[in-house]
Amino acid sequence: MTQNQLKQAVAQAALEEIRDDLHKDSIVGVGTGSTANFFIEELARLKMDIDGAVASSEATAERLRAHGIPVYDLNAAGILDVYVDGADEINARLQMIKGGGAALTREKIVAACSNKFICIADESKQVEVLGDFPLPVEVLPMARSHVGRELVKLGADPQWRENVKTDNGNWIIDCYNFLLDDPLKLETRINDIAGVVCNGIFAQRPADVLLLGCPEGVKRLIAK
Ligand SMILES: O=C[C@H](O)[C@H](O)[C@H](O)COP(=O)(O)O
Repeated sequence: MTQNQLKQAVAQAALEEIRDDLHKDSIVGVGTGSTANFFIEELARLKMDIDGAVASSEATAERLRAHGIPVYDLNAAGILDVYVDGADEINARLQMIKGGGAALTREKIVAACSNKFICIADESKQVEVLGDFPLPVEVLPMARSHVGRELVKLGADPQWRENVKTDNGNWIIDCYNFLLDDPLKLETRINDIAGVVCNGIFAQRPADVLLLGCPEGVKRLIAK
Protein backbone atom coordinates (compact mmCIF):
# COMPACT_ATOMS: atom_id res chain seq x y z
CA MET A 1 0.00 0.00 0.00
CA THR A 2 1.16 3.53 -0.68
CA GLN A 3 1.41 6.15 2.08
CA ASN A 4 -1.62 7.91 0.61
CA GLN A 5 -3.64 4.69 0.71
CA LEU A 6 -2.72 4.30 4.39
CA LYS A 7 -3.80 7.90 5.05
CA GLN A 8 -7.08 7.30 3.28
CA ALA A 9 -7.67 4.12 5.28
CA VAL A 10 -7.21 5.92 8.62
CA ALA A 11 -9.44 8.78 7.48
CA GLN A 12 -12.20 6.28 6.71
CA ALA A 13 -11.60 4.56 10.05
CA ALA A 14 -11.94 7.92 11.84
CA LEU A 15 -15.29 8.53 10.23
CA GLU A 16 -16.45 5.06 11.26
CA GLU A 17 -15.22 5.78 14.81
CA ILE A 18 -17.36 8.92 15.13
CA ARG A 19 -20.26 8.17 12.77
CA ASP A 20 -22.66 6.78 15.39
CA ASP A 21 -22.21 9.83 17.65
CA LEU A 22 -22.82 12.41 14.93
CA HIS A 23 -26.13 14.26 14.82
CA LYS A 24 -27.65 17.37 13.24
CA ASP A 25 -26.04 19.65 15.85
CA SER A 26 -22.57 18.09 15.67
CA ILE A 27 -19.61 20.39 15.09
CA VAL A 28 -16.47 18.39 14.36
CA GLY A 29 -12.95 19.68 15.04
CA VAL A 30 -10.78 19.18 11.98
CA GLY A 31 -6.98 19.28 11.86
CA THR A 32 -4.49 20.29 9.24
CA GLY A 33 -2.23 18.46 6.80
CA SER A 34 -2.33 15.76 4.17
CA THR A 35 -3.89 13.11 6.45
CA ALA A 36 -6.53 15.52 7.76
CA ASN A 37 -7.31 16.39 4.13
CA PHE A 38 -8.30 12.76 3.51
CA PHE A 39 -10.57 13.01 6.55
CA ILE A 40 -12.25 16.12 5.12
CA GLU A 41 -13.10 14.11 1.99
CA GLU A 42 -14.75 11.49 4.21
CA LEU A 43 -16.56 14.04 6.37
CA ALA A 44 -18.00 15.68 3.26
CA ARG A 45 -19.99 12.52 2.60
CA LEU A 46 -21.87 13.14 5.86
CA LYS A 47 -22.20 16.91 5.58
CA MET A 48 -26.00 16.75 5.48
CA ASP A 49 -25.99 14.91 8.82
CA ILE A 50 -23.88 17.42 10.80
CA ASP A 51 -24.00 21.13 11.62
CA GLY A 52 -20.44 21.90 10.56
CA ALA A 53 -16.81 22.00 11.64
CA VAL A 54 -14.18 24.02 13.45
CA ALA A 55 -10.94 24.33 11.48
CA SER A 56 -7.43 24.37 12.91
CA SER A 57 -6.05 26.47 10.03
CA GLU A 58 -7.09 28.75 7.20
CA ALA A 59 -6.15 26.02 4.70
CA THR A 60 -8.48 23.55 6.40
CA ALA A 61 -11.27 26.13 6.63
CA GLU A 62 -10.97 26.79 2.91
CA ARG A 63 -11.03 23.08 2.11
CA LEU A 64 -14.05 22.46 4.36
CA ARG A 65 -15.97 25.30 2.72
CA ALA A 66 -15.04 24.03 -0.74
CA HIS A 67 -16.73 20.76 0.26
CA GLY A 68 -19.84 22.63 1.43
CA ILE A 69 -19.18 22.08 5.14
CA PRO A 70 -20.00 25.20 7.24
CA VAL A 71 -17.03 26.44 9.30
CA TYR A 72 -17.64 27.81 12.78
CA ASP A 73 -15.56 30.10 14.95
CA LEU A 74 -14.31 28.14 17.97
CA ASN A 75 -15.72 30.73 20.37
CA ALA A 76 -19.18 30.17 18.96
CA ALA A 77 -18.85 26.39 18.89
CA GLY A 78 -17.74 25.91 22.52
CA ILE A 79 -16.63 22.46 23.64
CA LEU A 80 -16.34 19.97 20.79
CA ASP A 81 -17.15 16.28 21.08
CA VAL A 82 -14.31 15.23 18.83
CA TYR A 83 -11.18 16.52 17.09
CA VAL A 84 -9.54 14.56 14.27
CA ASP A 85 -6.00 15.42 13.21
CA GLY A 86 -2.70 13.97 12.01
CA ALA A 87 0.74 14.11 13.61
CA ASP A 88 4.37 14.31 12.62
CA GLU A 89 5.40 11.81 15.31
CA ILE A 90 3.45 9.89 17.96
CA ASN A 91 4.64 7.64 20.79
CA ALA A 92 2.97 4.88 22.83
CA ARG A 93 1.55 7.41 25.28
CA LEU A 94 -0.05 9.14 22.29
CA GLN A 95 2.08 12.20 22.90
CA MET A 96 2.92 13.88 19.63
CA ILE A 97 5.07 16.30 17.74
CA LYS A 98 2.92 18.45 15.48
CA GLY A 99 3.38 21.60 13.43
CA GLY A 100 5.19 20.38 10.34
CA GLY A 101 2.61 22.42 8.46
CA ALA A 102 2.94 25.39 10.85
CA ALA A 103 -0.59 24.93 12.24
CA LEU A 104 0.45 23.88 15.76
CA THR A 105 -1.03 26.75 17.75
CA ARG A 106 -4.55 26.56 16.43
CA GLU A 107 -4.35 22.77 16.51
CA LYS A 108 -3.40 22.84 20.17
CA ILE A 109 -6.26 25.22 20.96
CA VAL A 110 -8.87 23.12 19.17
CA ALA A 111 -7.49 19.95 20.79
CA ALA A 112 -7.74 21.60 24.21
CA CYS A 113 -11.42 22.33 23.58
CA SER A 114 -12.28 18.80 22.48
CA ASN A 115 -13.53 15.93 24.61
CA LYS A 116 -11.92 13.35 22.36
CA PHE A 117 -8.81 13.69 20.17
CA ILE A 118 -8.50 11.06 17.46
CA CYS A 119 -5.08 11.03 15.82
CA ILE A 120 -4.92 9.57 12.33
CA ALA A 121 -1.51 8.60 10.99
CA ASP A 122 0.28 6.16 8.78
CA GLU A 123 2.74 3.82 10.45
CA SER A 124 5.76 5.99 9.54
CA LYS A 125 4.67 8.44 12.27
CA GLN A 126 4.89 5.93 15.13
CA VAL A 127 8.10 6.27 17.20
CA GLU A 128 9.45 5.02 20.51
CA VAL A 129 10.94 8.38 21.48
CA LEU A 130 9.82 11.71 20.05
CA GLY A 131 12.42 13.99 18.54
CA ASP A 132 13.72 12.78 15.20
CA PHE A 133 11.22 15.14 13.61
CA PRO A 134 12.44 18.72 14.20
CA LEU A 135 10.27 20.31 16.87
CA PRO A 136 8.39 23.40 15.61
CA VAL A 137 8.13 26.42 17.91
CA GLU A 138 5.89 29.37 16.95
CA VAL A 139 7.36 32.70 18.03
CA LEU A 140 6.46 36.35 17.86
CA PRO A 141 8.67 37.80 15.08
CA MET A 142 10.46 40.29 17.38
CA ALA A 143 11.44 37.43 19.72
CA ARG A 144 13.00 35.12 17.11
CA SER A 145 16.65 35.65 18.10
CA HIS A 146 15.95 35.64 21.83
CA VAL A 147 13.94 32.42 21.63
CA GLY A 148 16.63 30.87 19.43
CA ARG A 149 19.31 31.61 22.03
CA GLU A 150 17.17 30.17 24.83
CA LEU A 151 16.49 27.02 22.80
CA VAL A 152 20.24 26.54 22.33
CA LYS A 153 20.61 26.70 26.13
CA LEU A 154 18.03 23.88 26.34
CA GLY A 155 20.17 21.76 24.01
CA ALA A 156 18.46 22.29 20.67
CA ASP A 157 19.85 23.29 17.30
CA PRO A 158 17.23 25.87 16.24
CA GLN A 159 16.68 26.88 12.65
CA TRP A 160 14.34 29.62 11.46
CA ARG A 161 11.82 28.31 8.91
CA GLU A 162 12.31 31.23 6.55
CA ASN A 163 9.52 32.42 4.25
CA VAL A 164 6.86 30.83 6.46
CA LYS A 165 4.34 32.97 8.32
CA THR A 166 1.71 31.23 10.45
CA ASP A 167 -2.02 31.93 10.25
CA ASN A 168 -1.45 34.05 13.37
CA GLY A 169 1.19 36.24 11.68
CA ASN A 170 4.10 34.65 13.56
CA TRP A 171 7.28 32.78 12.65
CA ILE A 172 8.41 29.17 13.12
CA ILE A 173 11.70 27.93 14.57
CA ASP A 174 12.44 24.23 13.97
CA CYS A 175 14.50 22.59 16.71
CA TYR A 176 16.87 19.85 15.62
CA ASN A 177 18.63 17.38 17.93
CA PHE A 178 16.34 17.98 20.88
CA LEU A 179 16.32 15.27 23.55
CA LEU A 180 12.61 14.62 24.18
CA ASP A 181 12.87 12.02 26.93
CA ASP A 182 10.38 14.00 29.07
CA PRO A 183 7.95 15.62 26.62
CA LEU A 184 5.60 16.95 29.31
CA LYS A 185 8.38 18.82 31.10
CA LEU A 186 9.92 20.17 27.90
CA GLU A 187 6.56 21.36 26.60
CA THR A 188 6.12 23.52 29.70
CA ARG A 189 9.76 24.66 29.74
CA ILE A 190 9.66 25.93 26.15
CA ASN A 191 6.35 27.70 26.77
CA ASP A 192 8.06 29.62 29.58
CA ILE A 193 10.44 31.39 27.17
CA ALA A 194 9.30 34.97 26.57
CA GLY A 195 8.13 35.35 22.99
CA VAL A 196 7.09 31.72 22.48
CA VAL A 197 3.50 31.45 21.33
CA CYS A 198 3.31 27.67 21.29
CA ASN A 199 5.46 24.61 20.72
CA GLY A 200 4.69 21.44 18.79
CA ILE A 201 4.88 19.01 21.73
CA PHE A 202 1.40 17.68 22.45
CA ALA A 203 1.95 16.02 25.84
CA GLN A 204 -0.27 18.10 28.13
CA ARG A 205 -3.10 17.17 25.79
CA PRO A 206 -2.14 13.89 24.07
CA ALA A 207 -4.46 12.04 21.71
CA ASP A 208 -7.10 9.74 23.20
CA VAL A 209 -7.14 7.31 20.29
CA LEU A 210 -4.62 6.59 17.55
CA LEU A 211 -5.84 5.09 14.30
CA LEU A 212 -2.62 3.84 12.74
CA GLY A 213 -2.49 2.87 9.09
CA CYS A 214 -0.47 -0.29 8.46
CA PRO A 215 -0.34 -2.55 5.38
CA GLU A 216 -2.19 -5.26 7.33
CA GLY A 217 -5.00 -2.86 8.30
CA VAL A 218 -5.85 0.04 10.60
CA LYS A 219 -4.81 -0.49 14.22
CA ARG A 220 -6.80 1.23 16.99
CA LEU A 221 -4.51 2.16 19.87
CA ILE A 222 -5.13 3.93 23.15
CA ALA A 223 -2.52 5.48 25.44
CA LYS A 224 -0.24 3.11 27.41
O1 LIG B 1 1.00 21.75 11.23
C1 LIG B 1 0.61 20.68 10.77
C2 LIG B 1 0.05 19.59 11.55
O2 LIG B 1 0.56 19.46 12.84
C3 LIG B 1 -0.10 18.24 10.88
O3 LIG B 1 -1.04 17.53 11.62
C4 LIG B 1 1.14 17.42 10.81
O4 LIG B 1 2.18 18.16 10.24
C5 LIG B 1 0.91 16.12 10.04
O5 LIG B 1 0.69 16.41 8.69
P1 LIG B 1 0.57 15.27 7.61
O6 LIG B 1 -0.70 14.55 7.85
O7 LIG B 1 0.59 16.01 6.30
O8 LIG B 1 1.78 14.38 7.74
